[in-house]
Amino acid sequence: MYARQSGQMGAIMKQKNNSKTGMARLLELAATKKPLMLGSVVLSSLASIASFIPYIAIYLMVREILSVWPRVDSLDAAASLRYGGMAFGGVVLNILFYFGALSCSHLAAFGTLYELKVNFATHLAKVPLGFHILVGSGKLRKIMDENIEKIEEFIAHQLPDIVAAFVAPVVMVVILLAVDWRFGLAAMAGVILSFVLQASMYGNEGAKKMMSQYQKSLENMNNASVEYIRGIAVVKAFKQTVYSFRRLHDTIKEYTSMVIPYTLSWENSFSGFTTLINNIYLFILPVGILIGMNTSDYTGFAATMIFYLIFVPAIAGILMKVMYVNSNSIRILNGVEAMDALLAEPVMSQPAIARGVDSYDVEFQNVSFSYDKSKETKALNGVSFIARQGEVTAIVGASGGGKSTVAHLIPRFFDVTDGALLLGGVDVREMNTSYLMEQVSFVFQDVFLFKQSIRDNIRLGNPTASDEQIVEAARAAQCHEFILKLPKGYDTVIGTKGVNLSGGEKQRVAIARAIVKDAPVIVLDEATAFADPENEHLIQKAFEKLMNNKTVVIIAHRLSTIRSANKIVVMDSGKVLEEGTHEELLALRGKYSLMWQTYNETASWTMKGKGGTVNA
Ligand SMILES: Nc1ncnc2c1ncn2[C@@H]1O[C@H](COP(=O)(O)OP(=O)(O)OP(=O)(O)O)[C@@H](O)[C@H]1O
Repeated sequence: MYARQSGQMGAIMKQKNNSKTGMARLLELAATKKPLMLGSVVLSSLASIASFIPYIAIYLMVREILSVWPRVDSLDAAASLRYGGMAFGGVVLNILFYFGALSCSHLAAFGTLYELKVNFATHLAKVPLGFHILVGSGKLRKIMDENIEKIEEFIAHQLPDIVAAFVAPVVMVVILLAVDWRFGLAAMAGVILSFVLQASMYGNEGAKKMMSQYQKSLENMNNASVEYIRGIAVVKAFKQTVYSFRRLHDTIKEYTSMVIPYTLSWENSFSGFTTLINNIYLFILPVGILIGMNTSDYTGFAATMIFYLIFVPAIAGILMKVMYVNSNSIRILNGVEAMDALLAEPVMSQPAIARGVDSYDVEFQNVSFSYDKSKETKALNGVSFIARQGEVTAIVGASGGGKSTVAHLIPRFFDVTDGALLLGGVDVREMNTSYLMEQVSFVFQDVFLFKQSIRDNIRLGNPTASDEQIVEAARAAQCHEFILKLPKGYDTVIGTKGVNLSGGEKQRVAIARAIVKDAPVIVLDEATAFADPENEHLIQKAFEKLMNNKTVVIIAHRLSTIRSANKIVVMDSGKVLEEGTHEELLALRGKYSLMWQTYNETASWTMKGKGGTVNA
């Protein structure tokens, strides 16, 4: 079972690398569930054929009536019943076959959807973690939910309709020509003309390009309105209504300037197409007049004429279906392209022979890194320093200096562009990702807590941790007290259905999670930024326990918290400017000493008010 599934997944993965586009790609995705799809195709074809049976039955019935006209009472009751039964049977068969076709296609669609989602999630787990930071969960969710859902829609609904869209015209042509080839040819002229119009609507590259531009401008407008509504509080607070409305306004304008020519571009061909397919009987009327004037068999002529007058309007429904299949496929293909682009995202390389370590110094060796490889700008430029095991190494520096980037490189969220990052003397690229993750605990600026109980959120750090260990870690992270005050203590669920925690509380839960993990390397990015001075002191104490014989890298803004660090690395514009202990750096009288001076001035800053002074 697993082998089959992974084989199919492999097939999907291989397919994405082919530059196949369009319908071929969609059919490839559907082909992963071949037997079901085949069942759907056969049943849909049968449904399509069955849909014509009532027309034949009506034709035969009309002929029967006309043959005895005007003595209707001598009508053959058994034949009438037979034709009625035939029409009814056709309808029932059509429903049954179509139901069967949809059932097969839905089963195939759900199976494919499942595999695609698993495949997508597996792939996302293999891309560098930094990719998630850069792309954002919102976009990934959109692709995972909306675009993959579109594929489900295609396989479940469109595919049976596509089959019907191909089979129905063929059967239609056969019937049109079989009953009376002269009427048939006249009706065909109308059908062919409408096909030519449709091909000119959807076939040309200009229309396809315009359609995808239209989709893009619609997406831009939707994104801008979501952003506008989300940021409305900030916008109002800063009285930026006009300014921020401009972006939304611009996207609406762009959409309007797109949608009008887009709509107009369809105007002639679409109205021509619908007028044509709804009036195909106009093609058969002149032929009918000509045949009628020259025939002696009026009964046969009347029956045939009536049949075509009933049958030909049904062509409109069939051709409309073909058209919607075309337009929906273009919409769905945009979703497939977005999904394929993500599946083409390179995965993180894994070593052929994975190495482990038994010491935990973190060493940056002439590391350079760019977020955007196509641009010259480097977030880190030739960074070298060692964070020793058993020591606290603090990274400080100006905003945008590269501190967070250093923090993200240690657990290999991104790979270095140049140079090397070593853990215990081994390049992190020579370790399995899961092994590296076991060696590093991190608490970053954006703390993410799952909508689960606090206990489960802490246990995420170490699934085997006992309840006692969790409480111990929470005590050390100074969150035990506030957790006990929550409605269900450690079992309180976080999020919309439970309680909402403050930024500082969330961060302390994340620290408890890091404590319970007990990894040899700890990376803390602004870990105490949300804490008040009293808690900051307590958290510092908790860290002292946590840091015992570990390699600790702290990214800090508040110099007071890292004064006692064993080493302070000062960064600016992606480079290391200075490094040393607090005292050594002060003696250097360089950047750090200036920062320290500014920090002290700020700390002793007083605000003179009317009623006296307030110490900051
Ligand atoms: N996701 C990103 N995409 C592109 N460039 C980025 C990204 N994140 C950071 N940068 C750039 O990399 C450089 C270093 O940023 P980084 O966040 O590492 O600095 P920092 O010292 O942590 O700043 P701060 O103290 O303000 O958080 C900056 O020039 C920044 O603009």
